[in-house]
Amino acid sequence: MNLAPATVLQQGKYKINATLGIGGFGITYRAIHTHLNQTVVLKTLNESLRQHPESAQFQQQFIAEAQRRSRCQHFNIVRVIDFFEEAGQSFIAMDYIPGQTLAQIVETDQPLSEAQALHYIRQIASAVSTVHHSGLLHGNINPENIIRRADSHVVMLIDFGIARGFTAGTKQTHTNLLSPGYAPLEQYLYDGKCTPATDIYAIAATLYYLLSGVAPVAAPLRDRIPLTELRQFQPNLSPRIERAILQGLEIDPHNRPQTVENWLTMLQETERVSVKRKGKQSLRLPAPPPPQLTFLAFLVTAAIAGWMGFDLAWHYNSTSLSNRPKIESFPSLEDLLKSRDLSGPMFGQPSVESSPLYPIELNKLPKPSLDSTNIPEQIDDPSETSAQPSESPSQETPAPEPEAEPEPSPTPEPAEEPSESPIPEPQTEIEPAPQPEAAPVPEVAPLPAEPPAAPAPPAPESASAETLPPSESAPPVIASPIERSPEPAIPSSSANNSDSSIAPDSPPPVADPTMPFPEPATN
Ligand SMILES: Nc1ncnc2c1ncn2[C@@H]1O[C@H](COP(=O)(O)OP(=O)(O)OP(=O)(O)O)[C@@H](O)[C@H]1O
Repeated sequence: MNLAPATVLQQGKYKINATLGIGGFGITYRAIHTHLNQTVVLKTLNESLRQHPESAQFQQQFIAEAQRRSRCQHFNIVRVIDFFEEAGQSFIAMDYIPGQTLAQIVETDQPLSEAQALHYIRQIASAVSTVHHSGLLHGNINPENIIRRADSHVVMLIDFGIARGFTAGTKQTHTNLLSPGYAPLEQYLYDGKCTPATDIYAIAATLYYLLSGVAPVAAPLRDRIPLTELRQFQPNLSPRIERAILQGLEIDPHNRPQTVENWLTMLQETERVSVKRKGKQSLRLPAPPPPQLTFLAFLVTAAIAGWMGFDLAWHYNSTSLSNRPKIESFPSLEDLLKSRDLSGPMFGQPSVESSPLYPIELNKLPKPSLDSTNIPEQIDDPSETSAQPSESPSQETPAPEPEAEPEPSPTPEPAEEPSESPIPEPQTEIEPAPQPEAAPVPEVAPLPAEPPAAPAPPAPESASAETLPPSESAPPVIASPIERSPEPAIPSSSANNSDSSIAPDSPPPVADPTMPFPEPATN
């Protein structure tokens, strides 16, 4: 008999909210964990199994299932948080997962894209792998037993109704619990031996459904009714994905991949190929600029560098000539230079802006001496320092070797605060500049440019927000082919588990939390 809403269990610890479903194995309730004020799911054997002559055996299986399920901890497997017996019934309490089943999503939104379907199926495959590594078979994987969490792209395997051990090769006995289209032939046979390949069939069938919107033909009928080609639903489907699905859907279990890892590898190979293809395409995209453009860029850069040097020279001369009457007309640089004593270095302290002048104007001049006794007049001329107190001292302090310059400067030394100054120290850029003869224009032009970036580390073969990280016991995970980057990110694992905080944390996430898909509808 069904428990009515508001029924309390465990002395008020749980309060039934609603019946979520009655299946061939159990009844599922939504309830409130009153102590924690958390929504949970309670599952118990259904009435028919409780009245069954072998009900004691079913009860034992149910308890064993609860114990096994609690061993299967995985980010994409719903957590079992409690087990109790009341009024002769056994109950499993688990996290409530708000969201929609994949069946509901496909029914309302049509088949999924290849990338999206793969993203979901990889999470499930990883979860099933953990089930297998725990010595269990799931036995009932299908789109109705997978819930996509609301507001995320995380999918959860919820139903373990007929999960069982497979160590000795489980024999299927309850064909009424099967999901047509997702159950392989061995599950229909009374003495059919179930192995991990049984679940692989169901995973491949689920992927087939996600991509097509229809379940594969039920296994017992496939000798008469062929599978509809997936390309009819997805014309651009990767051939290898199709191959992986068909291989997983082989009628003879020996012809399927024997482990989830093997099947995942087939998908991964597909992704590697598609990543390589995309990589080749993207390599073609940034074609080198045409020679005219390069020349134009050189001209512009040279003009900017020349202007900067000219501007600096103008500043320099206007400071040193501050006693002269105001210049009416714009003097040429040549005039300015002629009017100055050029025996000393042109600039007190080399800077990015000063260097372009060397090859232009100083080629004919004696090489500037680095001797500190040859310091030009600016520093000795009090009128200059007082006349332009706000000028940057870096241009007025004659320090041929700035690294060794102990003179205090009102401007913080860049070297002392490297983290605050994204611009590299000019000294390192300028050091070769005091050799004017060896500084042809083309070498000076790049100075205004940004410092050379550190060499980027080699990109991983399947770099992406889409990479499926490994779980503790999960198989090698695979990279995602999804590359639509500007999409919303999936919440982190901790955030995803925030709706249930009763049991300890689940293992680390295996799903990439930065999946770029359109935001799913909130339930
Ligand atoms: N942890 C959960 N969080 C949210 N909804 C759930 C959860 N578990 C099951 N449901 C929902 O409850 C309903 C019944 O699900 P469930 O798969 O447990 O039972 P069933 O398939 O009806 O029966 P059986 O277990 O015998 O196959 C479904 O709509 C399912 O989406």
